[in-house]
Amino acid sequence: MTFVAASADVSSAAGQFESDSPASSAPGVAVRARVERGTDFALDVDVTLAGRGITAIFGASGCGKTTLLRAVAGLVRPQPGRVVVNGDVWQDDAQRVWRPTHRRPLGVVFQEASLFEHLSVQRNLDFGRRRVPPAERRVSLEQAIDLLGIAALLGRSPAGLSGGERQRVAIARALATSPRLLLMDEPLAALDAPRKAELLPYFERLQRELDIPVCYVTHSLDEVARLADDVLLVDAGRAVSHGPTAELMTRMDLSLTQGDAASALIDGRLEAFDATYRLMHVHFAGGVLQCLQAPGTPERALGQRVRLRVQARDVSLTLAAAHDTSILNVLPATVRSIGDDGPAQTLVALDVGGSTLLARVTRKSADALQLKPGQSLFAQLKGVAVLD
Ligand SMILES: Nc1ncnc2c1ncn2[C@@H]1O[C@H](COP(=O)(O)OP(=O)(O)OP(=O)(O)O)[C@@H](O)[C@H]1O
Repeated sequence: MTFVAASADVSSAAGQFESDSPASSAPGVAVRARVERGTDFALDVDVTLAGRGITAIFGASGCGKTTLLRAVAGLVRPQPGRVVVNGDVWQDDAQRVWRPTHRRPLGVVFQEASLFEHLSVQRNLDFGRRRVPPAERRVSLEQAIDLLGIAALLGRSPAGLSGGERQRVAIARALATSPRLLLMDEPLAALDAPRKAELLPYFERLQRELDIPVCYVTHSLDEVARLADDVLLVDAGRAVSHGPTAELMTRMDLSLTQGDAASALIDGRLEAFDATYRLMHVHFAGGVLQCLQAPGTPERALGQRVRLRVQARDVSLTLAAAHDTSILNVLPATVRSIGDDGPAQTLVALDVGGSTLLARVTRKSADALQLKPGQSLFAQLKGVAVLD
């Protein structure tokens, strides 16, 4: 659900008290919020998210992700509630502080880009920016236009833009207000796969070049893997777990390992490039992985950080390392734990030099190999995807 048209929610609360916000020195996005929705649902969280980078807010439909964003934005009023963004207090009942949405320096991007249809792209950008006093402008209009690659669209009317272009304009408009926090509610959900792929690099660039924390609601594990530094898992209105993406994605007790897309993330550095076979040699704590350099992607500098994703279904296990195999990546590993994965399969968590990999193997194979925690074996990686 997107969170447009929220004014009715806050009207009952607005005006009770509004105060200038005191500062608090703690970094991070601290949210303590209880919000009741009808008779059946209550959001009840108390978390401090990272004050930088992208935090994915992930959970099943109806678990309260959008309600959480709305609470942070002040579009609903948590009672009790406390929202502090990198030291800036937006709500604190204990101190009688409540800043209405229009006084919170935040940018919001919805699933459907809600642009002003009667204004050109340029005027859409100007509109948001005018609200920000010059002294508080930290992102220039030129920077926002350049980051989202929309210079050629400025004279156009939103009605003539593609879905991906509209979303880029919406993000640039949000950035042009120099937000201290960006809230994104499934910003790619309305786009088809090629358009999603087109937009992802813009999110990455935005993260690299601007230091604005992002709360990013998504259902997509692919987006979590690709974009998120941290994940907040929400279930039935509660924060179930919160931490670095690579860690949570391999936790067998959490929902991120369920389903076909279960995978592990590995952070490494480009150690060498084999131009003959177009293979990157990526060094990480567990050894060196050889990964194909995708056609059309720019060459990377040696030493550059590379994030890799290895799907559990692409990892097989063997007790002895085979050398006469077409599989390039065979790594020594230790079984950490073995979990159920439906009636016929198991999910095996492996320690590879301190990094965790997941392998999905049939129960029959697990029995044949007599898999057990602590066992040494070899992981064969059939596919390794380079994420950034
Ligand atoms: N205005 C409202 N009045 C009553 N109930 C609401 C209202 N808005 C949301 N809810 C309920 O609150 C719960 C949480 O909704 P929310 O939109 O936050 O979930 P979500 O995790 O974002 O879901 P989705 O992934 O489907 O968008 C749901 O059960 C929803 O039906």
